[in-house]
Amino acid sequence: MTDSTIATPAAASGHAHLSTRILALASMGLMVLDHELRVVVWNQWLASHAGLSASRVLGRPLFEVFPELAGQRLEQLVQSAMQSKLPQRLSPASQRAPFPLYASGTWGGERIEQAVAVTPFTEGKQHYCLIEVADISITVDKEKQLRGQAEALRAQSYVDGLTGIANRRHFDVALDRELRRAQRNSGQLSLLLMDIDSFKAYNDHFGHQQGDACLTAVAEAFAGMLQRPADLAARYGGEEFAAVLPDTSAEQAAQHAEAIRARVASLQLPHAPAATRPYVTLSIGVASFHREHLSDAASLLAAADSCLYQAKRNGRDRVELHSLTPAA
Ligand SMILES: Nc1nc2c(ncn2[C@@H]2O[C@H](COP(=O)(O)OP(=O)(O)OP(=O)(O)O)[C@@H](O)[C@H]2O)c(=O)[nH]1
Repeated sequence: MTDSTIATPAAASGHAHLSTRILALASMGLMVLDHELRVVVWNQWLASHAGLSASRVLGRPLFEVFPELAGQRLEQLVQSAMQSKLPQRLSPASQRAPFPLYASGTWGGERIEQAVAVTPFTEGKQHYCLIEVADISITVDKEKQLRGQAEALRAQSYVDGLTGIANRRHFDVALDRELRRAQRNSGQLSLLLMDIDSFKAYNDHFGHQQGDACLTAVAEAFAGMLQRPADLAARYGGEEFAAVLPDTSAEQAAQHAEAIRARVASLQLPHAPAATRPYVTLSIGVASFHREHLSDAASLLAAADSCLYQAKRNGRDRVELHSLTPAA
């Protein structure tokens, strides 16, 4: 404890020594300004975190001690507290580190993040203002860490654990978002649903583990075919994949689908003897947004699914495009 940390009006009670001791022990910054904004109390915590002893600060106007604060939000708050006689707070969101305060012994490093409370009060006939400065660096760091973790979790919850492409949840969100956009704008949006042919036979022949490796290779090849940033390649479930293609007409989508089909076939991943082709292939159903007939996710998915089924029935390793004119 140092007596120089405090310059109080004459002690009013027999416990004045306690106040002095408390000021010296407090693990936060405590200062008092008089009505001319001169520093009349400057506690030990402030001395050690600002690198300014009480003897260099007491009796001087705060905004002369810290010229960088003049005209800033803190000065406005102090003035407003003194005038309105109402407490004020400087939110860390508006200014994270107003005072040049540093962890003890690290001046010149990064400033301590601060929460500042300004409380006006009257003692006798004199007006004063208490300024409390709390070090919230740890809380801010924890918040940053938690935000980072939340971000990572959110990202993970949108990624398929096996293949690394978007998962079904991500697909649902993207399809909804793009459907709303299509409703508002160009009205062009296509959907591809694709399924690895005879995949049960693949698993039965090569085993589930190699089945997983096959799914990953197909997902990588398929996702690599989508070039536009707004396109989304997703694992729809099991051995099914899906693509959301914004601003893409039915014809363009059919071309994309054909290119994807050809790309996967070109990998020449050996298939099981019981499969219809010697290599792993995809069947693909294509459906496109139509303002009157296919305007919501359920109908678009049902249309793409029925095309996929059609592709399977027509021999697999092919693309079928949804047509709005029913066959005669
Ligand atoms: N290895 C592996 N297999 C999966 C996974 N998800 C689904 N499958 C398998 O994929 C196979 C899908 O089989 P079916 O739905 O009968 O279809 P298919 O054999 O591909 O036949 P078609 O679709 O008619 O060409 C099943 O054997 C599932 O067990 C997975 O994550 N890993």
